[in-house]
Amino acid sequence: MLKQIVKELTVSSMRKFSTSGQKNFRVAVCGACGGIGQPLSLLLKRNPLISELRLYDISRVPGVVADLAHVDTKVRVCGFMGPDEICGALECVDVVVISAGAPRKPGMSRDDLFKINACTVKDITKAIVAKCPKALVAIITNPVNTCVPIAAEIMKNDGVYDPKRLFGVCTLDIMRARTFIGEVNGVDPKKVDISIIGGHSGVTIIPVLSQANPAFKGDQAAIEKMTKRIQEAGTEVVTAKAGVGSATLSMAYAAHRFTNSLLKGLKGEKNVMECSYVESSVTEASFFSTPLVLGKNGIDANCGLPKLSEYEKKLLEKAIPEIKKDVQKGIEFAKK
Ligand SMILES: NC(=O)c1ccc[n+]([C@@H]2O[C@H](COP(=O)([O-])OP(=O)(O)OC[C@H]3O[C@@H](n4cnc5c(N)ncnc54)[C@H](O)[C@@H]3O)[C@@H](O)[C@H]2O)c1
Ligand SMILES: O=C(O)C[C@H](O)C(=O)O
Repeated sequence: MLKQIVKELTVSSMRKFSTSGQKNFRVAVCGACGGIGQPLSLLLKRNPLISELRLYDISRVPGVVADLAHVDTKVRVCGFMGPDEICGALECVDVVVISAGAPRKPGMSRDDLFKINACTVKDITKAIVAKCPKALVAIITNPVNTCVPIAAEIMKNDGVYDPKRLFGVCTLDIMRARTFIGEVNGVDPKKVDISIIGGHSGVTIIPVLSQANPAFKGDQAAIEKMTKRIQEAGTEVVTAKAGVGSATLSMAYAAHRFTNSLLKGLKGEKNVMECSYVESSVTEASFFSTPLVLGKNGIDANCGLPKLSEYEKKLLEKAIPEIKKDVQKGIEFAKK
């Protein structure tokens, strides 16, 4: 019955908004009815680069689709619920955003989510391999440091892996850094330019404060305090939410920014840059986040490591063994 409703909404909305002739993109959100998925889907529904938005989840899809379909934009909204429908959700899409999976509770590390979320990422990646092997894939699900290598390994096993097309989303770390630096420096966060390198958990998050523009105002003690705040910002939200999840609204906003950058790259816009956790030969860790130039095939260029201060070099030394461990865990899981 629910599946019937989803299909009917899909077909009726397809009839309503024909976008033939328009060179816009199909985007799928996996985990679309969750805390991140819903606000992210709302933002994507308003994105003029998108022609069709496919919402996939294991529950609540009809309600979310019915709700979102009433937003007066041309983006078609189609719903798909449960494993039987995942292939329909992913058929011929240009970009897949994965936010499916459990969030942290107070006291948990991101790595504690591995047991629950690794299988989810594995199953979704298998469907991507089957239905949209050329799509750009953006993984939000934690632990990002491990989930991205899992997806890479599964794609490799099936002979469709293109390292230029697989991304771990770390944009929230950048957004937080811009916000916190904006507060300290007394400037509009939008005017703050900062790179964050490494990964997306604790000490693997390395804000390159030495190269922030405008320059970060503060002595070494302030730099260390700010670094720690950025590294622990996710936990700040988990603690404040007191057991009912982690960052959702700010993450949806960040994921929309990242998806929009992928779409701008696909569209051929020049100088589109984002930091993202991708396969990398920049350091000893085989996955690593650095600033990237995005283009029609995903990554156009990896800009490598920014200039680092002595303090940041020490942070890097600490982060690399952690990332290598996280990557190895993903590879071993995918091989099982
Ligand atoms: N990368 C980041 O910066 C970042 C930031 C915040 C949260 N996260 C992570 O994003 C994930 C989602 O967080 P949330 O707050 O939206 O969680 P949530 O529990 O609110 O939503 C998750 C959604 O995934 C769905 N889901 C579960 N298994 C699925 C499957 N096999 N196929 C399809 N859908 C499935 C659930 O039904 C639910 O709707 C978590 O792992 C969280 O840790 C990452
Ligand atoms: O902290 C979390 O568990 C969610 C996310 O990774 C975040 O940085 O907010």
